[in-house]
Amino acid sequence: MAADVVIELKAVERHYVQGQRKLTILNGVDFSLHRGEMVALVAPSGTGKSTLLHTAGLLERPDAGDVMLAGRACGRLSDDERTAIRRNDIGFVYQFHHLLPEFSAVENIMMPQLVKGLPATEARARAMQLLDYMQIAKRAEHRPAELSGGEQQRVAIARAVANAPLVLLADEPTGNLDPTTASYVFDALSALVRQSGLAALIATHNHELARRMDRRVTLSEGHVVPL
Ligand SMILES: Nc1ncnc2c1ncn2[C@@H]1O[C@H](COP(=O)(O)OP(=O)(O)OP(=O)(O)O)[C@@H](O)[C@H]1O
Repeated sequence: MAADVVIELKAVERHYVQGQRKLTILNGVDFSLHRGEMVALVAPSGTGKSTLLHTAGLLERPDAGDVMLAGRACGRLSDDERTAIRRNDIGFVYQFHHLLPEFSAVENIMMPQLVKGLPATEARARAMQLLDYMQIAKRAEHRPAELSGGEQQRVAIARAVANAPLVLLADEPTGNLDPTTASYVFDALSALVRQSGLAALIATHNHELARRMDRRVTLSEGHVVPL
């Protein structure tokens, strides 16, 4: 395995059973993501983008094959071990921000750090640094309902990287934003990826944003192939 491969899917299969039918969604996916790289996952609805992201992010177990994170095989680890890896090494961003409504922006970004066991002062300092980086430090004390859609997504991105993960997995992170805001949020996201050396796999229907990433892949007959 190349030294800078952060996450590698090896012959990953994922099937769902619906009544009498077996649906094959991932049919032997081989795919690697490298440090500092942003890859767009562009594929029609229902082809398995979320399934791929959930499997890569250890939210779902593959039915066959394995997911290697920094060279470590994760398929046979216990649920607790997988949860610990998810908490420390994997960041998720979804189409809808899923911020905790009763907490402020800065508190939302502190939360994963506190769960990891960091002292509150350290967690707050890191959260403020990230808010500053995302150019929304002035909104630190606002609750999600008091933020615009673009601001909410920037907080969600900051939260996803709060524990300095190895990988960022994003499922339509700009999907509910207007084109100008989407572009602005994407700029902030890509600056963060470049600056931190993260690896990012980003599912998007936005071809303009996909063009701005390092590579584009799609899902075809259960395989990840270049687009
Ligand atoms: N738990 C499940 N049980 C049965 N079928 C499922 C399950 N989860 C997903 N599927 C099916 O697997 C296929 C892939 O779903 P997935 O959500 O990964 O697609 P997607 O490419 O992310 O779609 P979209 O762009 O619409 O979000 C779909 O046909 C879906 O109906």
